[in-house]
Amino acid sequence: MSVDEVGRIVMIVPTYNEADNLAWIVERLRRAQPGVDVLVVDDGSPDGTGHIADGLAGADPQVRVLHRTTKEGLGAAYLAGFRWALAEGYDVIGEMDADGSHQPEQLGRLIEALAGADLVIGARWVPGGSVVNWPLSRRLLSRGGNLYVRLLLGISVKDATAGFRLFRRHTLEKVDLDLVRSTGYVFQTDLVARTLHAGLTVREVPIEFVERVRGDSKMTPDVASESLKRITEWGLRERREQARRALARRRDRSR
Ligand SMILES: Nc1nc2c(ncn2[C@@H]2O[C@H](COP(=O)(O)OP(=O)(O)O[C@H]3O[C@H](CO)[C@@H](O)[C@H](O)[C@@H]3O)[C@@H](O)[C@H]2O)c(=O)[nH]1
Repeated sequence: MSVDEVGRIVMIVPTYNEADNLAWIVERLRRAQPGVDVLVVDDGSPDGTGHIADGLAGADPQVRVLHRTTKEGLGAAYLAGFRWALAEGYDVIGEMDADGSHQPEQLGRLIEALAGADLVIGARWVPGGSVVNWPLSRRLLSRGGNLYVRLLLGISVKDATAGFRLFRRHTLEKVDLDLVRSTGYVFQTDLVARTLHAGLTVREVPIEFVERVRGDSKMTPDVASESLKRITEWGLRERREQARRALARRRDRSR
């Protein structure tokens, strides 16, 4: 599928202290996919990222900026971006990091994969996918986290924590965004689980993820522990639900 076939696309780029990366990544994205719009969602970065975003938006009408006053996490920033993009009438709403980990030159692969998919994920942990320059500890955290997600939530998606993705508009409309409570990176897994629960199709395409060379990751122990806590809660709730359904079926049969 090409950009012309899928309709209007916007890539949401959340930023917190990405002054050294933002112009570089937005320019790459605009060059790689001239038909795709960009929304930067900045949480009042103290390093002036918001001013840089305003400069980019002033020079290019296809770049827009949403300024938020406080840092409330990746999930909260994306929720604000999704609501803006839905109100603006976009057909496809995407996610991408600002630090160059997600390569705009690979976005075309995700757009092509929208044929027959409601959510496309640029995945690291599928055949053909890769990660460049991550230490072993971060690889283990990501692979272990994804394994935990698959086991607890009973889903087959291999890279549910990945943040390079495209949602079709109807997917975000069907997933009730008002019910989403995840604020940190677990938001990514939350949205995959909700998409599958809604009976929609998730497709993974391999990407090469490159660790940032400028600035710092915003991954903290709090972000990791929110992920662990929420995935465990959802997994246990799902198990209880399955047990309740099995009991109800047994009762029905014995009547
Ligand atoms: N607005 C806003 N942006 C944020 C916040 N926290 C992080 N970001 C932005 O979100 C992007 C990703 O943050 P990083 O801190 O660079 O993430 P990473 O460690 O490389 O993250 C990897 O793991 C995440 C969780 O699985 C993935 O979501 C991400 O795609 C990537 O694979 C960056 O553009 C960063 O500025 C926040 O509270 N507010």
